[in-house]
Amino acid sequence: MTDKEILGFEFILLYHISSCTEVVQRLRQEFDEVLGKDVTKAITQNDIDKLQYCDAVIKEVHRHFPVNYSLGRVNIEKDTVGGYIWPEKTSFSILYCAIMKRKDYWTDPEKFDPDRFYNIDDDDKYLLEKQHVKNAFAIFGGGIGACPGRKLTMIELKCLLTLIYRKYDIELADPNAPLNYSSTLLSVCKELLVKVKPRNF
Ligand code: HEM
Repeated sequence: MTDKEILGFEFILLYHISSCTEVVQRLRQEFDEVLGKDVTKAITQNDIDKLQYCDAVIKEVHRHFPVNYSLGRVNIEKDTVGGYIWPEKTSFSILYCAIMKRKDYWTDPEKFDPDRFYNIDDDDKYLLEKQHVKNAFAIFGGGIGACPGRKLTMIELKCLLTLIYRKYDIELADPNAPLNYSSTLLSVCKELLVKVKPRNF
């Protein structure tokens, strides 16, 4: 793919997953447990609901690399925010890419670790995540303007990862190359070079 084309969040997801062998192994283990080894078996909604590690991987990639990094809001009446009084109709930009890296909300926030979204109530490691701070994880926005496509997005991304990783081995062409992306209103991957091989069972 060339940098003239826009590559979506799916490629950002592939980049992060392919950078971490343990994540690929655990994803495949979950796919094999939930779906079995028959790669032609159709995926059902029940299967999708059981893919909890896959869910955690998608969320952790979003946390590190939100597609749109801020949310806009306008207040309808005078309000106090951050210790300042703001008149009505002030435009606010909520920089939630920063909220998703706050040290008081996230344990070791710079670390890429899907386990912070996976079975945390059974784990002593992610104490901050256990607080479930409201709006600390707002990749799909919140309130009445929240993204109506959020459930569809999670279903699509889980199906995509299932279809790819059950059948193929994806290897980054250069494991040391940083993600080639651009970020304006939306963050997009500009180019991702990978080697694709049939999965070695
Ligand atoms: C990775 C995928 C996606 C992300 C990260 C995302 C994120 C967002 C965010 C942050 C908002 C603003 C929410 C707010 O202001 O509180 C939004 C709004 C919206 N999204 Fe998504 N979205 C995604 C996929 C989709 C899909 C697949 C659809 C449709 C099928 C969709 C439809 C919409 C619509 C219609 C709105 C405007 C809602 C309104 O203003 O009332 N989105 N999305």
